[in-house]
Amino acid sequence: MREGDLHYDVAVIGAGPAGTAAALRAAELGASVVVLEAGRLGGTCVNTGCVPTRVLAKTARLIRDVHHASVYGIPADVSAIDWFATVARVEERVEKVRSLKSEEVRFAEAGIDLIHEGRARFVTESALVLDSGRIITADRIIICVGGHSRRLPIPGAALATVPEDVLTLPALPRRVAIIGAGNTGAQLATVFSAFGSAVTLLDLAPRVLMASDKSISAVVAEAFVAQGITVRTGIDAVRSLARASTGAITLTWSAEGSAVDDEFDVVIMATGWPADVDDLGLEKVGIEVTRSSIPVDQYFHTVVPHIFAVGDANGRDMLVQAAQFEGEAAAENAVLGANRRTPHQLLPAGGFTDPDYAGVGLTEEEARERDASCVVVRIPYSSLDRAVIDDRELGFLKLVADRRRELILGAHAVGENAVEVIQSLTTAMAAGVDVSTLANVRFAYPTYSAIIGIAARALLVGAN
Ligand SMILES: Cc1cc2nc3c(=O)[nH]c(=O)nc-3n(C[C@H](O)[C@H](O)[C@H](O)COP(=O)(O)OP(=O)(O)OC[C@H]3O[C@@H](n4cnc5c(N)ncnc54)[C@H](O)[C@@H]3O)c2cc1C
Ligand SMILES: NC(=O)c1ccc[n+]([C@@H]2O[C@H](COP(=O)([O-])OP(=O)(O)OC[C@H]3O[C@@H](n4cnc5c(N)ncnc54)[C@H](O)[C@@H]3O)[C@@H](O)[C@H]2O)c1
Repeated sequence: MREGDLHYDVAVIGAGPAGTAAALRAAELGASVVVLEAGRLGGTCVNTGCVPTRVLAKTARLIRDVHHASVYGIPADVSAIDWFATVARVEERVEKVRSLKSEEVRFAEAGIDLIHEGRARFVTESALVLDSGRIITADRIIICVGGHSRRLPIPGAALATVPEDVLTLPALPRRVAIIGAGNTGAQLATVFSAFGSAVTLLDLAPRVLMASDKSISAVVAEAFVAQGITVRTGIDAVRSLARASTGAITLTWSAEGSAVDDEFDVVIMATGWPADVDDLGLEKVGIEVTRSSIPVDQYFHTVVPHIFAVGDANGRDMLVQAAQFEGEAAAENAVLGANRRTPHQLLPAGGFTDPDYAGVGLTEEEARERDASCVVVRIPYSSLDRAVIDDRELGFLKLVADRRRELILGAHAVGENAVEVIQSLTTAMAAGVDVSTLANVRFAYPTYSAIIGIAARALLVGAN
């Protein structure tokens, strides 16, 4: 080894939620650990993903509430938002969360070396080179490089804005097209619509939020349309972007065999999230990228057994809660030779649209494919006192149970506080609580979580 080159038990590439969790767990288990981070600590989640998006969602909610305030006798008006003040607020909150997480301090306290010398690349199966030229060798390597937005390979794609760059827009767009109605696109549609932009949401998929239970997609799409968002799902293709003589962007797509074009001030591409592997040197170690991510087995091994890939990099459950779990599990598998794997059925996910949506476990479709006799109940928010009190009657909670009405197989909610409602159900599922026990739980009055008790009791009496 050259002077300055270093050797560790475990090298972690990337300090987002996956890398941070992996490094801390490996160090707890007694390994010598290095973290190699090319950018800002915290990764996508804190810097450009969940945290800024959530602040934007809060801003959108404030606007909606102000619009509704006169019903409560509060004369209020939102004429226009101050885009720069909004961006400044987002940045300020992001900084606050970053300082709360204080990865640097936690790494130092755990005896983990953090090296910020640019991007890491494989040179052999056990050696990485940094932009600085320093070589790091390790017995085990955990790839936690996350991903980035996918720009569609179409003419004029460079004119599009990607979600990570939304806060750099010079002004609030009057007309915005969002390509991709997954979690990212749907949340941005809600935000820009609340901010007063005219929003068009486009997707090849037949419905918004394809990963959610179908009934959730239907409610969210209907709400979008009611809010004035133009929803175009099931289109044939997005063809091109071009600069119009007006300075606007002409977006061309095709639907039902015909070409359609329209002008927008901003076009956002929220069309997927490939792993950040372009310059990782995977070809040097024989790892082939499949469907834009690093293939792993259920214990997060790549084809090279001592190299693991977790978080967004393996393309499985692209969520913070998954990244953290996988990071810890891979560290245990790497250091102890353990066989931990992800409990997919217990990973809740959701988003902050209007109304919010969330789910955990099997969708109704997935459960019926396994057993057509599974039992499903759907309780509308309009039957819940708290939702009526708050004037938030849109939405429902759906519970899916096995045919004996014992186990909850899946839970899906759309409506106020849907994510928190689903979190409570996830806790119950993780604890192995059966339906009859859940039906006997007392819920404080008046709460949104009370809908869980109503749904569990309905399951027992056999609605289907
Ligand atoms: C707009 C948006 C909103 C989101 N909202 C939510 C949400 O509300 N809830 C939720 O659960 N999930 C959300 N997500 C998803 C969530 O952000 C990711 O699942 C999570 O950040 C993945 O963590 P990770 O550690 O795998 O990757 P990342 O957080 O992307 O971290 C990867 C790190 O690796 C570093 N890196 C990359 N390559 C190299 C290299 N070669 N050398 C050194 N360092 C490198 C990067 O700089 C980065 O810091 C959102 C995503 C987006 C885009
Ligand atoms: N609240 C959250 O938990 C949250 C928020 C944002 C992102 N995320 C995660 O981050 C990851 C990336 O999310 P995302 O929404 O950016 O990507 P995604 O892959 O989930 O959705 C991309 C959407 O773009 C559509 N699409 C792809 N190519 C297209 C084309 N040529 N024309 C039109 N539409 C096209 C797809 O059909 C899909 O609906 C996901 O795994 C997501 O779960 C989570």
